[in-house]
Amino acid sequence: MAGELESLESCLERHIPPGELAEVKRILYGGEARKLDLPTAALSAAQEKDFELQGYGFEAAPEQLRRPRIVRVGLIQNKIPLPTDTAVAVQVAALHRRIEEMVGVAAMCGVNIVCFQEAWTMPFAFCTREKLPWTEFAESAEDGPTTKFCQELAKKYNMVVVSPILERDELHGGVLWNTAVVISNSGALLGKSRKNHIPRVGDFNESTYYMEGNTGHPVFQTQFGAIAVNICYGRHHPLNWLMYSMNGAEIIFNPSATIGTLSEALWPVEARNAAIANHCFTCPINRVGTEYYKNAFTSGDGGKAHHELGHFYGSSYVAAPDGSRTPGLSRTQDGLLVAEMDLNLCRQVSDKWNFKMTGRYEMYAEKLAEAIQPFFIPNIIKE
Ligand SMILES: NC(=O)NCCC(=O)O
Repeated sequence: MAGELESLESCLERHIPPGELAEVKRILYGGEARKLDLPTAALSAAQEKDFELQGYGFEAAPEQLRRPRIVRVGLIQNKIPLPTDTAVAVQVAALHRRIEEMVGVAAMCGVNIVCFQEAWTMPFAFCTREKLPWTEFAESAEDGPTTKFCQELAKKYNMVVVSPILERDELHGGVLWNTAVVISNSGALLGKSRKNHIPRVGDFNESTYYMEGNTGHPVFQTQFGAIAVNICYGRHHPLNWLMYSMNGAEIIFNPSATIGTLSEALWPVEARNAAIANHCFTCPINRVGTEYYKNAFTSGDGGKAHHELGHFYGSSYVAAPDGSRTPGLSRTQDGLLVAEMDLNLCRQVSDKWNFKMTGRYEMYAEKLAEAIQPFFIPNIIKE
């Protein structure tokens, strides 16, 4: 095969006999997702601006006492448009322009809540372990230029914007955090949610730059539903998802930056399992492309110094509480995934499967409190 595989789905479509394809999709994805009828103008604009546009819908049963709670979310994945050694301000401006055009198309598709990828205003440069110029991409979550830019978008399109950035916290000595800023559709700042789990794996050297988040598991009540943001590596921690769900999240976004050799086999499993286990929708988003750094860096594994972290494989998707999911976006191209969901599905699935009711949280809380003690005695029964 020359180059990267474009997408798993297009490969299945090409090679599975038509008679068996629907059954394969039912087994793999929980059924054939309903394709959304997106406006022709949006499809043409996406084509003209060179990004993939896909739309799918999830159904819920009609209820007698509650009206459907239909919301459209937009997931945006993208490459960095400029080389990593371009001036910082020029790179940020180019990313703002790219996102602005993609959000414009999201608005044409009726998107109510949009989420961008992790650290979307910069290359994912933490692999290098160099501080400059990468730390210069950090901004105030409250009134930095990117938050102001997103507030304008939110107001213009009446859209909630989830903007994951590298945050500089001037209130506390200018320290850095990996933070998602949540902006209401009114343009007001709703708040921020910091990345709880920081990777120490492969070339993901993020712990050199920022600490584990201290904002807990906030849920943001928006006009369109209760949302939360579990940033990237938090995806591997089932309890992290659980705590957002405990606080009432109906949709949990998972803005990420991850590479094929490390995590691609985990990608379709983890967020989808979290949607099932927590009776909510989950939305993992991954960037695309390969980012090149002028100065080579090593991985501490005896291997040669290299200039690239790896191939970011995109494949953003939405998973529903009933275990169904949309196909993924491309592994290589910029894209916008629009998913329409009826949030009533969360309670309907909860009433059916009862994972919250049967959860035995009191038992786990008690035993976890014991297990974290330094002189914990594991409950092992021996002959
Ligand atoms: N950005 C980030 O946390 N990446 C770590 C790798 C992964 O979680 O797949």
